[in-house]
Amino acid sequence: KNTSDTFSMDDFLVDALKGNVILGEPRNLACLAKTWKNGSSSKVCLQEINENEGVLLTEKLKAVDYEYREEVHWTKSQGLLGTGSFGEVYKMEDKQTGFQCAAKKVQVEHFRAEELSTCAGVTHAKVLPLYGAVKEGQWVTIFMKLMEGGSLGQLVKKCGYLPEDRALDYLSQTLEALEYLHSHNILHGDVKADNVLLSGDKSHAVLCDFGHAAQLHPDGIRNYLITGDYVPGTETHLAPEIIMGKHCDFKIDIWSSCCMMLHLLNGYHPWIKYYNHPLCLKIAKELPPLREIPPSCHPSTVRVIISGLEKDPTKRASAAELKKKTCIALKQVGGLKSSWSAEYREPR
Ligand SMILES: CN1C=C[C@@](O)(C#Cc2ccnc(-n3nc(C(N)=O)c4cc(F)ccc43)c2)C1=O
Repeated sequence: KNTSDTFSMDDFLVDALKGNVILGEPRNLACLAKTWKNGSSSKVCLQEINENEGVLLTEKLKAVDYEYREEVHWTKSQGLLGTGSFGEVYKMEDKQTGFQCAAKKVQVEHFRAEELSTCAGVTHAKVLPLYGAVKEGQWVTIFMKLMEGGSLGQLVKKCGYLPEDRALDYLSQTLEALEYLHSHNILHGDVKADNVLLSGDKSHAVLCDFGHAAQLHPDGIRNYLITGDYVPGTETHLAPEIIMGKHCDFKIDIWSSCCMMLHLLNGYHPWIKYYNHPLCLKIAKELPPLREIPPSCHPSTVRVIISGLEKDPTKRASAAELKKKTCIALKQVGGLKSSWSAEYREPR
């Protein structure tokens, strides 16, 4: 089990955690989560079906006698909120405390420990807070803060497309999250409107869904994402270097953020209006989709998108640089002025 002859503290701790749900620290959860994927042997023995273990990170979710089971200690009777990468997201309620939050259910065989190890212990105003995770039989349930405003993807669908100032403001908040994650060597891997969640009044945005995240080596040498169990993000938002199987780094999130910007401004994803599937061949071969920038955009908004859609990742702006340009563009267009009462805008 443990290659080195000395037991690391983590191994010892994981042994203590197996079969129990406790109130603990992010580190405890990250260690335990690593045993969930490879622990799932193809045949499911009786013991595994009933197994219940995990770590809750807030006292608002209360395990009882080291257990936290669906319908027994918590219930998802509050309905489906959306579907994330490999999972459905529900509104849930703790039966003992009445506390409500969101819960994403993922089948063990689709679970990646990185979804928890990358965001556990991350505390930032623009990143969705993690409240814990439990494994119950063949399911992993991940608890997180409830965002009453739903996702940016749902908002664009409802509005058609967003006014330029709103789109710039959401891009700026997304880049703030990426600046933080990248400075902690975390690559998000699936930046898109569906993975940006909103506060009730739609003024605050947080980045979510670490199902495609990766902890990159700071030296950047060994970062080839087309290896092992890496699952690429959304095709229309994939950076050319991923498709070409080249060295990948944080810049892939920047490319995706500007694909999201085009989606917010137009009401549809880039590439799909002009190309058929498989899109990835076009993304690798064609020029960046700059012709999809609405002609009505302010020149400084155009400059933001051009800087983020550079095909050469070394020339592409970093999260900090692009955030600065985005804030300048937002000032140039007169700041955040559009109201929400605006009527539906037919996608361009
Ligand atoms: C911290 N953490 C833990 C799990 C995580 O990887 C995720 C996720 C995810 C994916 C897709 N969608 C939602 N999603 N969440 C909510 C919510 N919290 O209210 C939500 C609400 C919707 F209306 C639609 C989708 C939603 C959440 C992650 O980031």
